[in-house]
Amino acid sequence: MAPAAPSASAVPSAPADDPNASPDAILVRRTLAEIAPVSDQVTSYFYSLLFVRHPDLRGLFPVAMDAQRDRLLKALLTAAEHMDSPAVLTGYLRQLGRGHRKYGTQATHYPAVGEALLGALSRYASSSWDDETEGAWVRTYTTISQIMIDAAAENELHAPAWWQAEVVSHDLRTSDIAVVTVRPDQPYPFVAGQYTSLETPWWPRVWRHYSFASAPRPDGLLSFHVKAVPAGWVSNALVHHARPGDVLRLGPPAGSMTVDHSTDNGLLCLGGGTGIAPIKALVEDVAEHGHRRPVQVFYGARHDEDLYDIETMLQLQSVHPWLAVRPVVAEGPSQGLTGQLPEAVREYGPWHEYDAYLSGPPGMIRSSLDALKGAGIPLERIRHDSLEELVGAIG
Ligand SMILES: NC(=O)C1=CN([C@@H]2O[C@H](COP(=O)(O)OP(=O)(O)OC[C@H]3O[C@@H](n4cnc5c(N)ncnc54)[C@H](O)[C@@H]3O)[C@@H](O)[C@H]2O)C=CC1
Repeated sequence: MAPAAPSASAVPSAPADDPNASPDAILVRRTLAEIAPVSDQVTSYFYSLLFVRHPDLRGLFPVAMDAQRDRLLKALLTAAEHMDSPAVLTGYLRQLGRGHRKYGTQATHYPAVGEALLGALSRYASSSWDDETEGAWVRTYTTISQIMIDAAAENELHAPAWWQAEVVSHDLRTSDIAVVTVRPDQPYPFVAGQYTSLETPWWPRVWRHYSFASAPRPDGLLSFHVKAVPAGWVSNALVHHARPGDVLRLGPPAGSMTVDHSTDNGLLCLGGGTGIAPIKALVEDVAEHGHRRPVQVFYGARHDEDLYDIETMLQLQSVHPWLAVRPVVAEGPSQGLTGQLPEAVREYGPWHEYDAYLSGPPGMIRSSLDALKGAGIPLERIRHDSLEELVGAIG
């Protein structure tokens, strides 16, 4: 199985006393250790410097930045921490560079960001900051920004910075979950199991991640399952305001929770809540590939009535003999199993000839990872979107 494209949270923290660390990495990590206890102040100061010195860049960020204000800085710091592992980081940075095209980011903006980064670090890591450390950060940031700039330039040759997509149907399945289907203005290539970033006209420059709820379709339409979460600007707009005719913007596809077609292993899929969306896409993907493998889906919800897509999943089961779908309900009377997803999965199996695909709330992913490792599925055969991406999806 190909390694998952790393995200900031998928990359483990670099060990502080790594004997193989390069001289630059040692200095960079020393700065990071010093700013860790004051990361909020560093973040505020970084953006203040950026916007005061370059007011023209303010327009690239959302008006209210609370929800996502430290994503850029966090991504840069994570990348810097791991610059000694370029093989792991290049994929992450290339995706970051491509993804920044939708914000209107230009190659010429990177020096301004670098300047603000060094300004914030030198102020808050003042006891360890010296010329050598500054040199290490300049080299590190130059490498990071060049990978992002190159990836964006390459991507520009064959893909738009974003897609306009018109809502063609809006199906309110429960009081707070809608299935929204859109028609992009140009072909949108993606692979089942991936996700996109989505912006609504009501909250300009506020982007949220949603998985494609179907494998690529001949008519080119894309569907998303959206749950309105408390104080979630984008999700509430999509569930309660969006109507056919509204036009959204989509960023490029991302994510590596895709079916590995080079193996015959079965697929064990755990979908919790709206996390069932990419699982449905994976099932359709297996159906479209001639060689059928056993696919076992455990579909979790808090209550029976929250299983908003169970009809679709059972319909797929009725036409595909290789597919088993089991609803698992945490509380109350149930048409299926009762309890949490990891417990339900433990009661079935054996699973050592299966690859696992996990999609749902971060707590579910964490507990399922433990259960599946315990059931004999090695970590490299368990795929899930990074927990950071999931957190970025909320709202
Ligand atoms: N909409 C989409 O395209 C996608 C959404 N997601 C994520 O899926 C989540 C869906 O949220 P909701 O529908 O509100 O789900 P939910 O909170 O109603 O929970 C769904 C299932 O997960 C279980 N669960 C929750 N916390 C758990 C824990 N700590 N341990 C074990 N099981 C746990 C619940 O019992 C239930 O079976 C969100 O976090 C979203 O970001 C993930 C991928 C795609």
